[in-house]
Order: sequence, then structure tokens, then C-alpha cells
Amino acid sequence: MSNSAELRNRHYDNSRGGWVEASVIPESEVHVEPPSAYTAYESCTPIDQNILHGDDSNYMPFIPLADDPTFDHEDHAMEYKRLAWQEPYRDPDTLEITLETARRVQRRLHLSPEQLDSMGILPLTLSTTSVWGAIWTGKQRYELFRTLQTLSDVSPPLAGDLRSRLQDYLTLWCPTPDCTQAMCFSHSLEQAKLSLGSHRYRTGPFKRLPVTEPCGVDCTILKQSDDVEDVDWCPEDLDDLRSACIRMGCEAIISPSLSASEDPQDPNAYVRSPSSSPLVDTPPIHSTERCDHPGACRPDTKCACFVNQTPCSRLCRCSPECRRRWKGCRCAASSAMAAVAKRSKARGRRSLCRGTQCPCRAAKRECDPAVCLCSHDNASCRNTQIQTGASKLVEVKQGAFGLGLFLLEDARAGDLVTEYTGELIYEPTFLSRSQVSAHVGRSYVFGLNDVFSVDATNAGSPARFINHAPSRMANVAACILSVNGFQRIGVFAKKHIAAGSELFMDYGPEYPIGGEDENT
Ligand SMILES: C[S@@+](CC[C@H](N)C(=O)[O-])C[C@H]1O[C@@H](n2cnc3c(N)ncnc32)[C@H](O)[C@@H]1O
Repeated sequence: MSNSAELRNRHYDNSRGGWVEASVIPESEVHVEPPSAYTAYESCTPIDQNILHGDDSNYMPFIPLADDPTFDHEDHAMEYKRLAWQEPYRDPDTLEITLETARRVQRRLHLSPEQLDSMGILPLTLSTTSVWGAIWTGKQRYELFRTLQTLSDVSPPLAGDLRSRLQDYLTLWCPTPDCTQAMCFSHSLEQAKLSLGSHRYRTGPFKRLPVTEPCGVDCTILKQSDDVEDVDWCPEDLDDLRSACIRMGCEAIISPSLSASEDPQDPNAYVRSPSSSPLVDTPPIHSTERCDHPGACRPDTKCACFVNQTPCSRLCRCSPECRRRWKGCRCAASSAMAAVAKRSKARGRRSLCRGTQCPCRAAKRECDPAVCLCSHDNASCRNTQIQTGASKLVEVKQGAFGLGLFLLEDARAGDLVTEYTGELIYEPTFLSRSQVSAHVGRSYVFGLNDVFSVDATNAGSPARFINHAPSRMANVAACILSVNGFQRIGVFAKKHIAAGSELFMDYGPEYPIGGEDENT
């Protein structure tokens, strides 16, 4: 048996059939460089879709570049109204406990929030008048999920209150067809508000809920007949119900009359730039607003779609019969096109909706599988690359200007290389953050529309590493497309790009590096 000193100097090498002497380097001769710390502010959370951040201009979350004496910290702090670390610490559970206690006391003893506040028995004041009360804070926290005005709004709906329960279901799910997240934060601006209960439906033409087979014990149909008032459902309500039923897997109340309209309206009616290529000449882009009113869009509805002269998307909450709804393309309608599509699909290529004769593409919209006669088969339509995630393999490594993005496979002209994702931020946040990015000399912000910018500084996709080159030398170009109601940034190949190439795009004249003028 070897002693431990001998063992330390030998190791077992299978290839050499037994113990071999190890060459031991004395500790004094070992020089290991300590690993260098990561450079500050370099971390970026990978995300595959934009996330709504909104505004952080009120709270300064931390002191950026705190160890850099050349950064003007005082000036930067002026961008914010409050310093987050000077707010008193509140255990988030305290809010829940306070609200739940208040709810129970209110139910059993019928004490109002004001009475409870005057008794001073709760850890937080409820105060319905001050913006700092627990009710207001609760509303802030939950308004993404449901609309709260008073304490009773925080309560779960009663079993027989079908309307509130349905609203609860609807606000729990993201109403975006592309998103399957419950309590989604990415599309929280889009929360559905059920329009039930308005008196106007009592006088209009009603549709009765078609009674067919219930989907289960909790089916809305059973609730309707059992324990709630007899409800007359207007078309908008039915649309909401249909959406709820689809998500619950219940086919029972899906009215056939609400399926996608077959109105042969000219699909070109809303095309704004018929001859433009999808990579250039972007028309003025408005924020992704959608209408939320009964009936069709008209001048008096003053909705964003009507005012901006943009077609209604499938997320709009106007009547399904509204003539402003985008009708999609008919690119696969002819048997000849269908045959071409079949042939190219067999070769693994997408051939439909390639050119601007496709009205969706001409209008800078991706084809919508719900209405277009092409994208029922995604493998054929060339204009669904962002929503189907048909991007290329890429890698990040040292590029021409710091890190850069490189292709790992060939790309053909028009192929989606990657999507540019990040946090959706408002202008004040853009301004406060740009002080830091100007100081470090790197910016990852991409203007999306007249409300939002996409900032890939803290969270984003590999597209954030694409370096700038003037247009004539750039091999990719970014294009903002409307994808099923949302504006998204696709980075497309301008020409054939061989695997291994670094990707460059023209950042445009507004980018600090300078556009064509400065770099040509
Ligand atoms: C979107 S980032 C690109 C990725 C960046 N190279 C990195 O290492 O993270 C944009 C920044 O890269 C640098 N950059 C990109 N293209 C450049 C160019 N043509 N000339 C000089 N700097 C460039 C600038 O610092 C710019 O603010």
C-alpha cells in the first residue's frame, strides 16, 4: 500500500496500463493570472421577443458607472424623480396580507377602507384617496391583470357573477394569439376588457348564445342557464367569449358567424406603399394601438386605426365585420400558384408572397395565418419568417468594431437572419439611458415607432451585436414589420451571404456613429 505522499506524486493512466510518475511543479513556480472581472454593464439577458419595460425615469434603480469619476452622476440623477434605494423597504407580502385582511373584515363586518384606516389596525393604510395607499399600490401591481378601482375590485368574483369571472379569465390570459403566457408582461398593453353590462346592448340587435353541448362542468353555457341572469350577448361579447372558449378548449359557443369574413373586399384597399421593397422606404410607423369600441370603425369612433388610416389588426376590438380589418392576401388562391408552392416546398424553399405584388408584403405586414390564403401552410409562405422564427444560425465573436455577429450558415437574399429584440421603452427612459450609453460609446437602441424604442442593452437577441456599415457595404438590413398586430424588427439578408461572414447593417443617419454621410 502506498503512503499518501507517494500517491500525490503518481497518477493512474489507463492508456499506459498503470501508475505513472506525475511531474509535480513546485507551488512557488506556479503563476496563475487571476481571472479578470467581467467589464461592468456587459450582461444582457437573452430574449426571443420584445418585453414591455415602459418607463424607469421615475426611479433611479442604481448609480450607473459609480466607479467612473468622468461620468457626471449628478446630471444623470436629475433624469429621475426618486432614488429607489431611499424608498422605505416594504415586504411585498405585507401588501397582500393587508389587502386580504381588509377584504375579509369588509365582508364580515362591513367596515369601509376609511373606517379601517381610522382604526389603525392594519400595517399599511388603505386610503382610497391617496395615491400611496395600499389599494392604489395593489392596483399598480395588478392592473396588468385586472382593473381595480376599489378594495372590492381586488376580491375574487362571486361564483354566480359570470361577467366578472369571464373578465377574470380574459385578463389572466394574454389576448395576443401568438402568446400563450398567462399573466403576460410582454403584451400587457393589450389586455382585453370585456364590454359586458353596457346598456346599449339592451337596445341593439342581440345574438343569443347558441346552446350546444357544454364543454364541462364549468362551461359558460351551464353557468348561463343555472345561476345567472339570462344574458343577451352582443357580437363583441361573443367575440370575447369565443376567445375565452378557444383558450379553454371549448368549441361549444364558437359562433360560425364570427369566423374570418369572406368578404371579397379588395385586399389592396389599405396598401400604403405599393411598390416599395420590404427593406427600404418604411412608411411612418405608429405605435401598436388597436381600437376598443363597439361596432365598426367610423370617424366618430376616433380610434387610432381610423385616425392613422391603418387597417385594423386581428387584435382590434371593433366589430369583426368592420371594413377596416385587414383582409390578408390571396397569393395561393390560383391553382398555378399552389403548384409552384408545392414544388418549391418540396425543395425546402418558401416561394409564395415573395414580391410586393403580395398586398401584405407591400404594406409591410407579415401574412396573417388567420386571414391570408397562403400561410395556412407556413412552409410555403415567404412572408411569415419572423412569426415562424425562421432565423439563421449565428455566433458572436470579435468583430470589426468590438464584438460582432457572424453567420454560421449561408443566407439567401431576403432570408430572415435574426430578429432584433429588446425592452420596449418610452422616450424618457431612452433619454436617461442614453447618457450612460453615450458615455461608454455603445448604444443598442432601435427606434420602433412614435412611442416605443427597442433597447437591447439589458435584454435582447444576438442582433444587438451587428455592427454598422454604410448602406452600400451592409449585407443585412433591418425592417419593421407588422406581425399579427405587433411591430417587430426583422434583420434580413440584402444579398447572398456566405457562412462565416460578419454581418453589417446601416444604422441610419440618426445613430450617433453617423449614417451614410459620415461613413462613406
Ligand atoms: C449595436 S452595438 C454593436 C455591437 C458592439 N460592437 C459590441 O461590442 O457590443 C453598436 C456599437 O458598436 C460600435 N460600432 C458599431 N459599428 C461601428 C462602426 N462602423 N464604427 C465604429 N463603431 C462601431 C459602436 O460603439 C456602437 O455604439
